[in-house]
Parts: sequence; structure tokens; C-alpha cells
Amino acid sequence: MEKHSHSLPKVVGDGEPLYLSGFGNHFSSEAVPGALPPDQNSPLICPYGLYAEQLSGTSFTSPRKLNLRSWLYRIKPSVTHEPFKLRVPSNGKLLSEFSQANSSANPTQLRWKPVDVPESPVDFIDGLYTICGAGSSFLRHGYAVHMYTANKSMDNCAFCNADGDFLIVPQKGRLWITTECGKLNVSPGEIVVLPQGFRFAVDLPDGPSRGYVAEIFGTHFQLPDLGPIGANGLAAPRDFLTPTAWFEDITRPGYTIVQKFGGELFTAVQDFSPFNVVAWHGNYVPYKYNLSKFCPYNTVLIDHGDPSINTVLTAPTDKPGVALLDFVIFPPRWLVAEHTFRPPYYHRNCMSEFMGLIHGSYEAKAADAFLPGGASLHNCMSPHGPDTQSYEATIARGNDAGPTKLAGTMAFMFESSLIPRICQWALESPFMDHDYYQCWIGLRSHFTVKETCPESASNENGHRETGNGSLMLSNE
Ligand SMILES: O=C(O)Cc1cc(O)ccc1O
Ligand SMILES: [Fe+2]
Repeated sequence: MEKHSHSLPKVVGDGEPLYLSGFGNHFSSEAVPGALPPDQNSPLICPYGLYAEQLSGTSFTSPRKLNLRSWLYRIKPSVTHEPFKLRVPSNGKLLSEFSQANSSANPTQLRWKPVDVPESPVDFIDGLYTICGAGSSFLRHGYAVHMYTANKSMDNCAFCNADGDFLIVPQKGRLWITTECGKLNVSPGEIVVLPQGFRFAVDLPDGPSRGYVAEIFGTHFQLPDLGPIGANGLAAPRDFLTPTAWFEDITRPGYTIVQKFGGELFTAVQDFSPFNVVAWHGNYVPYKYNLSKFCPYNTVLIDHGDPSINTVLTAPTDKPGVALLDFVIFPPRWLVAEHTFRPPYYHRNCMSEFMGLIHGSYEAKAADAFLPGGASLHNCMSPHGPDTQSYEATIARGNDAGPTKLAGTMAFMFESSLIPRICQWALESPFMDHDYYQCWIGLRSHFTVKETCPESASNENGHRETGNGSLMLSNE
């Protein structure tokens, strides 16, 4: 590795990097003062002899309120590389189009135990594998849910996802991510969004690492509308953090860009670091968010609120109120509802629900059964809800339970209107919990008919009827 001598100051990214705050802002950042052209995007000669390069996240003609793009001022342009080649070998476990040929429809409630991080060296790229998804990156509509287990930093290579945006939820181990906009240090309990097309490299300062990834095709994450909640609450725009410009001016023979394109990995070799952006401006940016900053709203009298109240970010479809993918969390909070079944209700949902657990336990499942690092999938219309243990414990606690705090927990859900097909390797995984259904089998009938009416008599169906012909039903 040879460093070019040059007269520009170096910015060294030791410790926690500096961030810019805000969601959807138009940011400007310079690692060297004066590196941003002051008056135009594409001057004939850019300051310091930099190249100007635009990165578009939406079509040029997208409406202004949706339009995303950034201008990067870099030492050499991204195009300076050898031709892309299909990468062999690859783990072959990434999908960006879901069809009968490569994945299965399965309405069974599925649960996976946490996957062990392998002993053999594996970086973020090779440790990434798809669990399920729907639609197509080519048709710009759909999503994929991936998970990763990795134990070593990416070396002399950068990843670039041409298919969609990654929302990464680290569960174990920090991710130190270098992007073209600068550096992001992300810990479990935080999430990071790496939009389509950005080049980035993932270092693992803690070694063994594990996490979840939602990838969305053809759209981007937004903050949810707050409706009657008002102008504040849930995730606050100012808590979203975007990197500040950071660059290295380094010759790196054999440096490889690994580009995910249509779910396949292609490599292109170049001889310099892609993290050579000295200044940038725009609103198409990577960002991170600390989930502990979330300001939850909840029921304060009766009944369990729908989980949409805990939406951190939403990727919309063209139908109002129908998400391609919602990122929803179940953070620590007080439960205060009166004469209410406080855990999630039993339900069947026209949306599909993939869940993960970052730490602690989840209110609807036994702590030793749905584990941090594990996952579950409750597909469209498949019934689910609290397991027998959680149901019985809730009933035993009784109706007059005072306020209780759910503490030390962080579960999340990727919820989609598109029905996911499931990858074969996920169905055949040794970490699949084949006994998952058992957690509900023990739910007993508590149904009784009170014999309060002496004149009541069994009808021909064996039902007892009251004098006025109606059934008298009651709880045990
Ligand atoms: O199924 C789940 O556990 C997720 C969920 C949580 C909740 O509070 C209400 C509905 C819902 O789907
Ligand atoms: Fe659910």
C-alpha cells in the first residue's frame, strides 16, 4: 500500500466520528475547507482538482419532495476500474428476485434459533445470506430479509449494493462502516441505512458479529406520518446521524469493488481506495439511528395498540398507508392498560411479519424460546400471538395488575404488504425450531356455559338454552 504525497491535510478517523444531524436534510460536508464548489455542482475545474460525481437515489424527474441525490467531489471518479466479472466462488445464498424456482411459499409459523458465528474467517459480504423476500430488484418493487454472521473486517474491498437500500440491525458486535460520505460507528441497539449504490466497507472491531438486514427495492425509507399524535414523538428527525466527509488518498493495488447486482456478486478491480471523497453535498446519504432515542406512545387506558404505533421508518408503496416495509420496534415502556390483555393480541394479519430480537426477551414469547439473535416469520394470514406460557402468566397476574415496566428489551419487526417466499437454506437450517408450533398447542379452552337459569334445558344440539332462547356464556 503506497501513500501518495500531497499537500492536503489528512483527516484521521480515530474514535467516534463526527456526524451531521437530521433526517432528509440537504447536507454539506468538507474534509478540506474550500473543497465544495461554492456556486455550482459541476464546474469546469473543481477546487483542488477534484472530480465531480453525482449519485442519484431517485429518477432525475422524481417529485421534489421525494428526489434524492448527492454530489461527491473525489480524487478519482468511481468509473476508474477494470470490467465487472461474476464473482466465483460465492456463498450463493443471496436473492433479489423471488419465484417458485428459487424459494418456497410457506404459511407455517417459522422460528429460528440464533445462528452461531462461524470459527472460520468470514467478512460481512460472505457472511450475508437471504432468509426470505418478495418481488424483484430488477422490477424495482420488493424486498429481501437477510441475516449475517461474520468475524473479520473486509480487507482491500468495498461493497456496493446496486439492488436496493440496506437497513442493518446489528445484534452482536459493532460495525465500523466507512462510506463514501464518511465513517459511521454502529453498535447493537443502533441501526444503519446504507442506500442503494453507496460503496462501503465494514470493519468488525469486536470480532464475532451477527445481525439482520432489510433490503428494499425501488423506494427509500421515510419517517412515518404522526397523524393525531401531533408534531413530536416516535423517532425524532434530529436523532438520525449522517457521516461527515472523510477521505484517504491511497494507492491500493488489487482493491476490489464487490457489487451486488440482481442478487449476484460482481467484482471490479481498481488501484485506489474508493473512500476518496474530499467533500460532498446533498440529501442522498447513509445514516444511523440509536433505538434508545425512540419516544414510544402507548395505550393509557384500555386495549393493546397496533404495532404501527412503534414505526421507526417506513418504506411506502404507491398505495396510501400500505408499506413495502415498515421497521417497527418493541422498546422498553410502561404497560398501564386496565382490564386489558396487555401482550399482543392473537391475530391474523394481511401483512407479513418477520421479527428479530436484539436483546432481552419479547413480551409474547418465553425468554428461553425466542432468543436474542433468533428470528421468526409469521406469514400473511398465519395466526399467531402469545405462547401458552405468556398467556397463562398474563392471566395469572390478573386484571388489576398495576403499571409495570417492560425493561431491558429490544425486539423489532420488518412488516410488509408483500408476501415473502422463503429460501431453501433457511427452511433447511439446523437452527430452525421445528417445535415452534408447540408453544401454542397448550392453549386450553376456558369456555364454559353458566348454569344460572334453573329453567334452562339442553336443546337437541346439547347446548343449554335460556328461557328467552339465548345462550348464556361466561368465562371460567
Ligand atoms: O406478532 C407480533 O408479536 C408483533 C405484534 C406486536 C403487537 O404488539 C401487535 C401486533 C403484532 O403483530
Ligand atoms: Fe403479529
